[in-house]
Amino acid sequence: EGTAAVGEELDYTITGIEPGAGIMSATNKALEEYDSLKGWTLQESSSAAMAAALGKAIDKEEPIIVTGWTPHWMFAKYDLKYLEDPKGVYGEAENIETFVRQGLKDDEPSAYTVLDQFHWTPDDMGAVMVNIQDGADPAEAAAKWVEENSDKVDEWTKGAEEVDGNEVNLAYVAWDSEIASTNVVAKVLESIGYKVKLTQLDAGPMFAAIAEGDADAMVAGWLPLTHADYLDQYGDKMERLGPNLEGAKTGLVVPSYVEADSIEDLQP
Ligand SMILES: C[SH](C)CC(=O)O
Repeated sequence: EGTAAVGEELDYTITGIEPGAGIMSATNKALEEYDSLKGWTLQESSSAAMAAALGKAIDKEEPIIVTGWTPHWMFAKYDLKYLEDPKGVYGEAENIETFVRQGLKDDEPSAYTVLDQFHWTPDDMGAVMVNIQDGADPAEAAAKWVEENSDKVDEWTKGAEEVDGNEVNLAYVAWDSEIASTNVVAKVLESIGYKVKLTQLDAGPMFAAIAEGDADAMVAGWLPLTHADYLDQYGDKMERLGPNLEGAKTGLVVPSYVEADSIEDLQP
């Protein structure tokens, strides 16, 4: 059907994720900036609910528009495309960055060393995510990847002294990408003797927890665009260790059978 029908069939609704996610504020900006999205609404839900809605629509070959990102297992599982974003609301390539609480370097130098050296590729992250999506427990999928990639893990732990049960608290948001990365970092810290606690939070509370020292580290900072507001708000109270993954991306994603190719092809 024509792109006009897409909006009608979707009741002019974009399927989103958790309200605090940066991609949600980017999409609210898109709703304002694109005439083709006049009158459209963004449905708040969760990453898991968005993925379930995507799968259901694809099973019935129905149209759907979701707030999507790369790396994500959905691109391995389904034939999807990003809608072009001529106004650049979603920015260009994003990095996922590591942040630690101030003082961690003195308190836990070994954990700091690992977190500072942690760096992997979208394919590495994708392998863990797909394993989890295929039913593996996140900690198991992480342990398997760590075992199979000791060369990379050795680079991350180089120079980090073993510890004896020291505790580290990693904050994260239940985005599929960060469930994978946080569990891998936890396994690597455990391999040098740390007792690791994982604390699941929404995006804002995750940044706040690091800034206030309630959590030690997170590997979930999407920048330069997606989490720019959180960086403005909390950046001076955290230590920014830089990218742990490059070549990430966010935007509006549709099954390839949806006729629209650009956000501007949609109709109000
Ligand atoms: C993994 S999502 C693109 C991150 C966010 O939108 O805050």
